[in-house]
Amino acid sequence: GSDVLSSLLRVSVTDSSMPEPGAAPRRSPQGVPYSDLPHIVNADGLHLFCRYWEPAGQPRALVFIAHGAGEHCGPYDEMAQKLKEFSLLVFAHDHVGHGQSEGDRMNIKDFQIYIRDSLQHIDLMKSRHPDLPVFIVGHSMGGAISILTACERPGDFAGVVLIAPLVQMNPESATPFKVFMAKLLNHMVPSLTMGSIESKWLSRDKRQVEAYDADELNYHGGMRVSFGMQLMAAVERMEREIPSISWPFLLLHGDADKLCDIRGSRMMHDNSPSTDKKIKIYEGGYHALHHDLPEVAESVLKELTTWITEHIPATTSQEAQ
Ligand SMILES: O=C1CC[C@@H](CCC(=O)N2CCC(COc3ccc(F)cc3Cl)CC2)N1
Repeated sequence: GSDVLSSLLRVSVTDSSMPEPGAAPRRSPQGVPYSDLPHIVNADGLHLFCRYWEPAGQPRALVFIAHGAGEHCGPYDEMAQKLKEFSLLVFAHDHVGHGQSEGDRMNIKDFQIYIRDSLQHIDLMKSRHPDLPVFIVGHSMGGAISILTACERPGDFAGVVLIAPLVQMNPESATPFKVFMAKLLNHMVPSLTMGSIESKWLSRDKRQVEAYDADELNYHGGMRVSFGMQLMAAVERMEREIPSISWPFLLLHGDADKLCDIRGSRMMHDNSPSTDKKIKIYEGGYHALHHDLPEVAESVLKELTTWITEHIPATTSQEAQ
């Protein structure tokens, strides 16, 4: 009858790529329509805010930056500008639940979502620049994302730079009793919040600590038990993966880091079979080394730009010349 025909017509008329006429545009947590922001849509339909730093000339390599828990990719602008000067094409996004991306604030159903989304963005950029080598730079939880992303594609990355990566739990905060309690609480009240990240341990440069505290794109609330459980699961996964890590990596860690224990970086450096690995310890360095005292931040930028540019394979055309 006519109702079947009209319903068919309705189906054929609505085009999935155009938003339904009545539908409101998807907006960032700050209220900005995603149509006005660079973004990708992840496999769960969540919009992730993206940043791109494109060099003027032909890029020599792609660099993906993975930020840490409770922050976003904005604070990596200075690092990305430096990499851009070396003709590197830098890209990043705010992980689910962070900054200008959608998702429950600093929470995740499964740590794998961060890795899946990173691979989606990396694959998108590789499709645009198929011949370029790819590097990842990760800080803290972003270091764990970087490690597990590289483990999923062991041959795909020319190198991974890890700035104070989360590799192992901090022994003070992860005593067997606390881990037991966290697991117990996770079953009963997973949304219960534990302590929040103490910003004073981020950097010895108080201007950087003040900037972190003042940045409304950072999450300053308490850490949910469920989020802590996902971090623990990621730590356990890395422990299993480290004996098979063979890709090139550079580790930078401060030995006064109270948020991610330096023992994790030492363990990764000592136990991975990779033949191309380097660790540089910053005496007295706090957690966010790239935002620590000016001379440390400067050294970190120099170390990582030098290591990355030295790890760009010579292209066959160069060898032919
Ligand atoms: O510049 C900047 C701004 C933000 C900061 C990055 C912070 C970051 O990513 N961290 C530090 C805290 C760390 C806590 O870890 C846990 C907590 C509970 C738990 F149950 C299991 C774990 Cl493993 C996770 C990694 N750097």
